[in-house]
Amino acid sequence: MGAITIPAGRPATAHLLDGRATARTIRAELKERVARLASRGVRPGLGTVLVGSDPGSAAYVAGKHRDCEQIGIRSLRVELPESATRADVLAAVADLNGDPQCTGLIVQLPLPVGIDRGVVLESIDPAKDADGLHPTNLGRLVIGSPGPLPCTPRGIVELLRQYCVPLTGADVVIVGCGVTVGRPLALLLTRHTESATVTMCHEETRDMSAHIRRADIVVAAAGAAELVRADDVRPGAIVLDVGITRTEAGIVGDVAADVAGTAHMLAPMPGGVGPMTRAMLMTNVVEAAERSLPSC
Ligand SMILES: Nc1nc2c(c(=O)[nH]1)N[C@@H](CN(C=O)c1ccc(C(=O)N[C@@H](CCC(=O)O)C(=O)O)cc1)CN2
Repeated sequence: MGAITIPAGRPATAHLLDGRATARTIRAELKERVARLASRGVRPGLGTVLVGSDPGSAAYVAGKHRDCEQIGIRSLRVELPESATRADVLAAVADLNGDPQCTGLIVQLPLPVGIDRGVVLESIDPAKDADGLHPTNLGRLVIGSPGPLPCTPRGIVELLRQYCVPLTGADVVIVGCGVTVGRPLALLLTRHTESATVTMCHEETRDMSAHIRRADIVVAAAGAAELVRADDVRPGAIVLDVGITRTEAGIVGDVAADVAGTAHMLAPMPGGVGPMTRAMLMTNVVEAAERSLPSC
């Protein structure tokens, strides 16, 4: 794909990629699928493990359980104190792995300093991995086998599809190489079904602005407040803000406000990718329950 054509009369403010509305539609569909599962005697259940008292993480986990309640998914919540050891976390995961009422589970990230994220993610039963972050499922993504997909990357791709954004051959620049967003997103976008051309930028990238400026699509997921500015973005580009920085004044994304005057489409923070992350978690849980049926 060449540069995205800028329609005549492009508004001074970018079109909204509305994650809240899209997620609402997805939740309504999932509710019907859960009702169909119930008629076949299956009730999906999401287990969450929250370690410590980070208010952001607590809010995200609470949101996940609100979604479960609305859709009809059973909720199993485990909360451990900041002082929990690696053994405590592994024991909580083992309990959920062995609980037949728990059909999907997640460990909320980040974990407190000193608890090895990799060890904890590997301890999740890959068949119950609702986040798609177990190495087996990330490996499946690499080799193109079916499996749960990481929620934020899947949410980004679904949001772009919803707004008919062409991905084949599109130049996508991902800012940030984290495990939950940047790295798996590059894998998703380079599948044959998406076929985008992906550049990943990080702290050591030379002249990041030059990379961003030639992108058709920019995904800002570095967790660095207002890192991407209007001058960095090609007029007509599509920009998705994924980063969240908490300040005394409130939450700030990775994309500065002035980008709305340059981009053709913008997934804002809040209201863009975040709600899609939650919707994709629910989708992963429902899909896993559907896969457990003999013929579905
Ligand atoms: N085990 C996981 N941990 C984390 C993940 C993940 O996918 N799995 N992603 C993030 C946190 N996260 C979900 O867990 C998440 C982040 C943000 C949102 C969201 O809806 N954000 C709002 C605004 C933010 C706010 O009000 O605080 C929005 O963008 O509209 C949902 C889920 C890291 N950890």
